[in-house]
Amino acid sequence: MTAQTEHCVRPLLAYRLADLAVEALIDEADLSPKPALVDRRGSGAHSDLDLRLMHASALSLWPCFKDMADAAQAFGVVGPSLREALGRIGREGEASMLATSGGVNTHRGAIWALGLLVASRALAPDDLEPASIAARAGRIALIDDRFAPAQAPSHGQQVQHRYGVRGAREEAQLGFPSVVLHGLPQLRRSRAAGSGEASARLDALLAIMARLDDTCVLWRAGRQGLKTMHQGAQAVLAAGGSATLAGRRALRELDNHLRGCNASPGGAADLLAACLFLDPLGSH
Ligand SMILES: CC(C)(COP(=O)(O)OP(=O)(O)OC[C@H]1O[C@@H](n2cnc3c(N)ncnc32)[C@H](O[C@H]2O[C@H](COP(=O)(O)OP(=O)(O)OP(=O)(O)O)[C@@H](O)[C@H]2O)[C@@H]1O)[C@@H](O)C(=O)NCCC(=O)NCCS
Ligand SMILES: Nc1ncnc2[nH]cnc12
Repeated sequence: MTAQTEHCVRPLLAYRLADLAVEALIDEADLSPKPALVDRRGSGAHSDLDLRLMHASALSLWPCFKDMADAAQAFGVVGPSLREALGRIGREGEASMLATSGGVNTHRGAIWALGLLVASRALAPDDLEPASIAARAGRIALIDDRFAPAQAPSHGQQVQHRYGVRGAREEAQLGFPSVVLHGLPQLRRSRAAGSGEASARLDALLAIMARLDDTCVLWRAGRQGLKTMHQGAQAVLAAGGSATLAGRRALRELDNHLRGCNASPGGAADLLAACLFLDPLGSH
């Protein structure tokens, strides 16, 4: 590539990755019927969120993802300078998300997960292998951000401490096992079995929910809520998945049970968006 073509192609990649990240968030929000989450039917277990707000929040994050891709291309390697730039851009992204949503935490976990994955893809544009993109994102997440401001413990940190579980930080540091080992393989299995695209995506969400220590669920509904989510998601998949009649019945039950205990699997929703971002079929 000549210096001149490189000059033209590099910004295009950042634009494209930001488009893909926002598209993944909008596709996740639109996917229906998701248990206890915001979707086309309504607000799920949330009183302060709706689909319009999820879309507005997703769109507000485009500059954040683009800046993250630009930073990754500018630094060119995994290291503290890139990690600290991503931390700064991520905090600015959170501020614009909160300004758009009127203070509601719509996509904090998604900024983290998709931000790392966008940066990882920008570092190696020819690498389209989800596991290797996720592993490189994990290496970025392992680096300390010296400029992270001291803050009161987050919801995630509080329940991690209380229940001895892993949260969003560790999921990333381990190379997104929920996405690479569970969500994406289920997406492919369901497609191969002839399920429609929406059912395959719902099944991917359920495969994540069946195992994830979702700190949103723990914060809102404790250990019992998490157990309800794990068992209910497994039951839908065991019944044949969301494309079958029995699976749909089990999904409706799970939706009712999670709403009943005010549990929202927001962390699993973010990781579904990460699956859609990494999915080779979606990332044409
Ligand atoms: C490392 C950070 C992700 C911070 O993590 P931490 O756990 O300390 O902070 P939380 O504020 O709790 O946010 C974590 C969010 O991650 C999602 N999540 C939960 N469990 C998991 C999991 N096991 N794996 C992956 N992801 C997970 C989840 O996000 C979704 O839920 C949000 C709503 O949650 P909450 O605020 O609790 O809202 P409610 O339950 O509605 O609260 P109430 O109404 O009841 O009060 C929603 O936003 C979804 O996105 C967790 O919330 C990272 O954010 C960080 O360090 N950032 C600093 C800047 C930085 O370095 N950025 C780098 C950019 S690459
Ligand atoms: N669809 C959704 N509903 C509620 N919280 C979410 N966090 C991320 N996606 C979400």
